[in-house]
Amino acid sequence: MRKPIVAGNWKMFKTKDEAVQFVEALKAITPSSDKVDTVICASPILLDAVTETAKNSDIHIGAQNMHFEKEGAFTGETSPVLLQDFGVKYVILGHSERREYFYESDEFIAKKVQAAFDHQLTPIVCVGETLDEKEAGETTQKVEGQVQAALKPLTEDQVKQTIIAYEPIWAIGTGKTATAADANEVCGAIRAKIASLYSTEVADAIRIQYGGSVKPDNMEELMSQEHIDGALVGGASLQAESFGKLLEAAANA
Ligand SMILES: O=C[C@H](O)COP(=O)(O)O
Repeated sequence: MRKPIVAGNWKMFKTKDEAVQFVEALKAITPSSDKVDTVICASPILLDAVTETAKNSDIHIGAQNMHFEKEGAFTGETSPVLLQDFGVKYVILGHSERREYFYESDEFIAKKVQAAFDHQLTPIVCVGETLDEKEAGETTQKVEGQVQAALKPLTEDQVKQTIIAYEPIWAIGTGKTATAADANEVCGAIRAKIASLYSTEVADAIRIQYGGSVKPDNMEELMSQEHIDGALVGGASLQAESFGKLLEAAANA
């Protein structure tokens, strides 16, 4: 039985005061970490405030990106060393917005995935197809390729600990959700690919989230699917109340 994991990706939203108020409010309604892993992924400049506010709670803090180098002349970047130093536990890597707007390649993302493990950070690796790729019947091929490339540097034990987030790009922030059955089919294909690359044991252990217009009214159905182990949430993670409902649905799944 895989424990669900629900991560909020705040993207480039929230001031420091708003972030602290959110975490204070969420602390009061976060389900026990026995039932669900709760993660908030904030902008790097908010990480100090949110890790401090989330101390002694069941909320884990994540970053939305990082560089793979420990330090160096990389203006504007955030190192894994710094994330670790701030008490960050998770890092989203390869989000489609990073792949599209910042030209991140599969190879570049794989280096970050390895660097995450080198610094005791759990990577949440995003994969997903565009609408054109979906319509051309290329979804499985696309996500399997992204998964294989991202996991390539890892040991089997590290693969087991990795979180994969399947996020069809056409469903992100659009209000269009993949049907629960379609999302489950793609997550199942990802799991089958991992079984073929590693073993059934690894495939059974790895947690796969769905992301793309997840809301309190579709969460229960998504969580009832065999291969969906949680969600990566954008818009509905911005209010503690709606995010709390998603956590509750995951905890009761
Ligand atoms: O990382 C989260 C995803 O991009 C989903 O965003 P959304 O829930 O606003 O569609």
